[in-house]
Amino acid sequence: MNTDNTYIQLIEQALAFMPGPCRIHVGYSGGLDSTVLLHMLVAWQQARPSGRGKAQPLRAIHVNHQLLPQAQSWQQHCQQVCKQWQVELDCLTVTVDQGAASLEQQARLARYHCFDEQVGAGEVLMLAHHRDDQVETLLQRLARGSGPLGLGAMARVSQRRDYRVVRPLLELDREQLERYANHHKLKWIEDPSNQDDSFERNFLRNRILPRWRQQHPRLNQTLARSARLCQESSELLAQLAELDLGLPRADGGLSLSRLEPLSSPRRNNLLRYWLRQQGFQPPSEVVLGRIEAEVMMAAEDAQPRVEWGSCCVRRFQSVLYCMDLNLPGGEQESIPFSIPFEPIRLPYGCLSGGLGSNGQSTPFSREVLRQAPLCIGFRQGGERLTMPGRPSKPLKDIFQEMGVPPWLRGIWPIVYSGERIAGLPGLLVCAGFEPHSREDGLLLDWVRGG
Ligand SMILES: Nc1ncnc2c1ncn2[C@@H]1O[C@H](COP(=O)(O)OP(=O)(O)OP(=O)(O)O)[C@@H](O)[C@H]1O
Repeated sequence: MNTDNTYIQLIEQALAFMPGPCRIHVGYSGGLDSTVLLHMLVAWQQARPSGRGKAQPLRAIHVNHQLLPQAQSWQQHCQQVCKQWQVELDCLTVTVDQGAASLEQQARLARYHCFDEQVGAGEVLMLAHHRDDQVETLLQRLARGSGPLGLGAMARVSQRRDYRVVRPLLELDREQLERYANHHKLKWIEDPSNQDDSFERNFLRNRILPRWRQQHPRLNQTLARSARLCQESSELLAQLAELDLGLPRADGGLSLSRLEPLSSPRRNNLLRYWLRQQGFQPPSEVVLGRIEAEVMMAAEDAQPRVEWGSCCVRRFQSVLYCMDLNLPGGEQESIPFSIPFEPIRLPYGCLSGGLGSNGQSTPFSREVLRQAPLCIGFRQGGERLTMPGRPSKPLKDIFQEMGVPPWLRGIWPIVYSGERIAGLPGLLVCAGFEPHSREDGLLLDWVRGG
């Protein structure tokens, strides 16, 4: 398969961040953009017989949303193309909630859910977004009043969960992709919903942008530059927030002492950053104002809370906490079961083994933990713990002494090794479970936004 060297370089550049070979998955809808991307990747692999690409084969993923009668024939088209190009293909069928407000958004969620399940840790997912997509995203976000983070639109390389999303075509216009496809006589499917101007993106693409480009031929380049500048600004804002946040607290809280000395914009920046770090949707300006007026300024003994969507910010003493009310423990404030140890998502983070999210946690002994089945339980009442070199104490008193907010006490995971309590992740390790050496240490810790 022959292709221009410029396109091979485009793929090389997009993967320059990778230290070595890694499996590459491609989101392949069968449309023009992803057909071009897949074709370029196959050509790139062939041009680099001993390079990164060859070491790990390509794998295309086609998500069948079952939304249109043509869905099955699109899937067959993808199967034929991949057979011809000798690319491994997996077709995954999803059921999109058709009663939902935005079908487009539901289809996207279902698609990303598939990708999350299919792409392994440290691997790469390639998507075929191009410069026209970037411009449309920027304009849609502008219309929603987004700040620099949203206006940064899509990055060429971004992190999603434990894998990277790479968009090698982001610097190319749709017109260039069409020329490429025609030159190589590629076949692709046309989605009739792209003509439906009731979708905002199609309205911009079909009605607004073509006319605007007549007046402003470099519109794509200039708007894409604005997106890149916004990406830079939001990167700087994140760095500033990281400095302002300091060492993260084990319980995910944000001390008022970190917020109070800051100017109002800097305080808002820190609040947004802190919430994003924990996987929460950014609050609107109005909600931020309410957090400041109702939660931060409340009296010491008040129990203020501000909610938006399923998120809730509360305060205990002089620390702010954020929770997801939809997750177990988010509303009922206790979890009445014990579960085998595995990563679990709780309202204020995801408990995970071996990954330290902050430097304050105390490690457990791997060797001792291996001696009995590990399990996570939640407070039922009456538990006692023995910390190294101290007499045993009721768990209730320990929570109080350590300043754990009352609503977190019923949902703070307790690590059980058989019948014995080994410790409280992020807070303490019990006597007999301390590691003998650095290598023996295992962090059971909170991963924010996991
Ligand atoms: N049905 C599909 N199966 C596999 N990959 C897909 C599918 N639809 C889209 N993709 C991948 O996602 C990329 C973006 O597609 P599209 O522009 O339709 O997405 P979108 O709905 O705007 O959502 P987002 O931009 O958030 O991905 C495509 O270029 C392709 O790589």
